[in-house]
Amino acid sequence: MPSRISDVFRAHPVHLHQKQYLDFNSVKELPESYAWAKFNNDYPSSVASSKEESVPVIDLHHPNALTVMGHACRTWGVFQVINHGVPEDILHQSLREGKNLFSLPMQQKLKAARSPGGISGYGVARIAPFFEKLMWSEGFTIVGSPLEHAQQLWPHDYTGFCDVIREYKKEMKKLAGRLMWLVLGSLGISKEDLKWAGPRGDFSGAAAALQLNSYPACPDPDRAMGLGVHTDSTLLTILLQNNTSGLQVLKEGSGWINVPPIPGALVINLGDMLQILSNGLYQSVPHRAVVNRTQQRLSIAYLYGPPDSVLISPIPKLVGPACPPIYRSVTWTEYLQRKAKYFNRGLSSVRIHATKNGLQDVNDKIV
Ligand SMILES: C=C1C[C@]23C[C@@]1(O)CC[C@H]2[C@@]12CCC[C@@](C)(C(=O)O1)[C@H]2[C@@H]3C(=O)O
Ligand SMILES: O=C(O)CCC(=O)C(=O)O
Ligand SMILES: [Fe+2]
Repeated sequence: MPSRISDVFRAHPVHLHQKQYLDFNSVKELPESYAWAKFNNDYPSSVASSKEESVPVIDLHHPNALTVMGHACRTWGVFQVINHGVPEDILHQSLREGKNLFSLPMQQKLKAARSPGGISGYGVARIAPFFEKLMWSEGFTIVGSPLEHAQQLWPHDYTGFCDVIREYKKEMKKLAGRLMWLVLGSLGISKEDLKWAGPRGDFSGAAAALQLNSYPACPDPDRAMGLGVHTDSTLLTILLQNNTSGLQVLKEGSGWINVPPIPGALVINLGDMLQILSNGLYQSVPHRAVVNRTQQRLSIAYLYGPPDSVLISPIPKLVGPACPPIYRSVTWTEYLQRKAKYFNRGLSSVRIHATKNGLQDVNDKIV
């Protein structure tokens, strides 16, 4: 069993064919291998009008932030935050660096290609092998220092990228710790209940990955898919999107809901590890990214998880005779390995009690 997230995929290498690295800009017609006939049989394909329902936007300075967040976590599993304290210029600079990276010639990007059993580098999403068709996107994953890959991409000019990424990660780590206490606080959990958050309660040992995503303009967007439906394996994910729509979340009873970009705002997704920690009270949110005909979309996901060695299980305060723990303990590295093997059945694979009503786990519905 690996002990660090950088090693989790050694046992599940993804061997991608050269053909899967498409130079999107040179394509005038959607290749059949990218044509998703229908996105998913099990899910409603229609997208709810934004007038009907929209993802909550939470002002972190508002005195009611904790209450509103509790409601958003219970009913949505996703929300946007404003007044979050991350300087806007860092958000802009990070998106600019992402844009520069994806604008490089394909030959150059492939110099920093993710190795089959590796975690960092340029490539298609890790979840690609679970879908029949290819996704209209490219990604760059950073775990630890980006230095080695940045040097491959820009041999004489890599420091700018590294500096911006370092600063961005620092800001995200600070914000993620703050958000964790708000989310946990809304469940009545305090610092004494979570020893692994460290003596200062600042989650100093937390692990994280940064995922830069690019969704190029697409000649046939209605038949293509940017990133297939999935939940994140994280505690929470902080997502920055440029000014182009594309992120959609699945809300029970409503269907797909667009998450429109709001200048300066960040999208927060609850992930599978939080579902385990909260004993299912808060559920990870299925989401996907769609594409459009005219504009490139960029997003940066900060995927935030517990320290590598910590066993995560339902918080004792949230379980009792009436609500026994429904998940066994698991480290993030083990969970990421399970996700690499079982994908959307990752959560059920660590479930220890049948659901009370015999229904499937929400994640089982995504096939
Ligand atoms: C820590 C991680 C979460 C992630 C797999 C990874 O090792 C690094 C990339 C992450 C990402 C980003 C895009 C969507 C996703 C499902 C994927 O394929 O790679 C997530 C993974 C995840 O949350 O399981
Ligand atoms: O680009 C997006 O909006 C979604 C990205 C995402 O889901 C991810 O990186 O995990
Ligand atoms: Fe995601």
